[in-house]
Amino acid sequence: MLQPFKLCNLVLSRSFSGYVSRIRYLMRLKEDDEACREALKSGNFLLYHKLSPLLRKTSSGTYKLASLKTSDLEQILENVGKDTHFVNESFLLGCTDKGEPQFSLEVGDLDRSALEKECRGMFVDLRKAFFMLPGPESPLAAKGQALLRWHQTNCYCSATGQPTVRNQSGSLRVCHSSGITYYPKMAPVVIVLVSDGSRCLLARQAMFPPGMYSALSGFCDMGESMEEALHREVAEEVGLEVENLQYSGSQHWPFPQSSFMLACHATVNPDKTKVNIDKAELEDARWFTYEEISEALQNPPRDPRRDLPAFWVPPSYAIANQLIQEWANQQQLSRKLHGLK
Ligand SMILES: NC(=O)C1=CN([C@@H]2O[C@H](COP(=O)(O)OP(=O)(O)OC[C@H]3O[C@@H](n4cnc5c(N)ncnc54)[C@H](OP(=O)(O)O)[C@@H]3O)[C@@H](O)[C@H]2O)C=CC1
Ligand SMILES: [Mg+2]
Repeated sequence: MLQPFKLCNLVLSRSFSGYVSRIRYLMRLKEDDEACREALKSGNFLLYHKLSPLLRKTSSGTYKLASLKTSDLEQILENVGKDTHFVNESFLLGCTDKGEPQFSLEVGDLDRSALEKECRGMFVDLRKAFFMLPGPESPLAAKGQALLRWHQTNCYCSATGQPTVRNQSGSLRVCHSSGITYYPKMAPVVIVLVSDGSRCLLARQAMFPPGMYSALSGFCDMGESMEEALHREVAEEVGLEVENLQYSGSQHWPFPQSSFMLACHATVNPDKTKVNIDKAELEDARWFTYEEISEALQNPPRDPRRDLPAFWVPPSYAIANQLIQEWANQQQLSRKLHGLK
């Protein structure tokens, strides 16, 4: 049985009027093509080259997403020989705290190095960009890429084979032949950190970078609840029965297509912890002690391609990391209560 939600304090504590007016503004831009075209004139644009976002180095040597104003973007397009009307092919992402609309634009048909020079930035593969960007910018970079990919792969109606047409904001595509409206989709995925009370269970797929172990995860089947999917995935992948499901949070995940990650904690009976791995899905799954987890959390790899530790966990932008962090905090607390280090 699912425990009560840690309800979204985040949403409730937001400045009500500012938040609501931004959301209402975005609603209007999604529904009203003319208003959205107008908003493009005062927009902030994230550029993607073949789905890699444009990053800029700051004066302090860190990186951030490059956000271009409309006039700057038009100038850059002119300089690389592209019509400024190309700006209209952007997709609405959201708006800043100041109420400025944000858009993403795919510029993969243009010369990459000429653009990088003009923009004083560089296009970086999204997985790598996640290691470089400050935490709050990663979800925006992911959303921009996910929306572009969805439009690129939904140009035709699956019923008629006819082209679909986007609205100005990019919140939907319509097939005028069948009348079907397509909305951007995410596949629901459950992710669960299983604990036996003193250890947690992590697994790795053969395609993971060497040494990385993560929480168990899997796509929900049609018709399943989150709880059913979670019980099934753990049974399928490691042959265990879980109980005491506790919701932790959710996350949009852009790889390889858009997933909606629903993250939970769960426990198993400490007398029934023997794992029986589905080798078709997982390369390995094993129980890790608090000490091993603490060490991994304190020493994350700086670059996913080099100097990888023998054991490490997904980086902080992944919800798996949040689950592992929460488990470690809870272990630390219970150790303190029991007078252990
Ligand atoms: N943010 C985070 O912290 C984490 C995110 N994830 C993400 O969760 C997702 C699911 O994890 P994973 O453990 O691999 O899933 P599963 O355990 O369900 O295993 C993947 C299997 O599902 C199939 N599949 C692929 N796409 C879908 C779909 N849309 N619906 C149903 N089945 C599908 C694959 O088939 P095929 O053989 O054809 O590819 C593959 O056999 C992945 O996208 C992964 O990147 C995972 C862990 C951590
Ligand atoms: Mg899985």
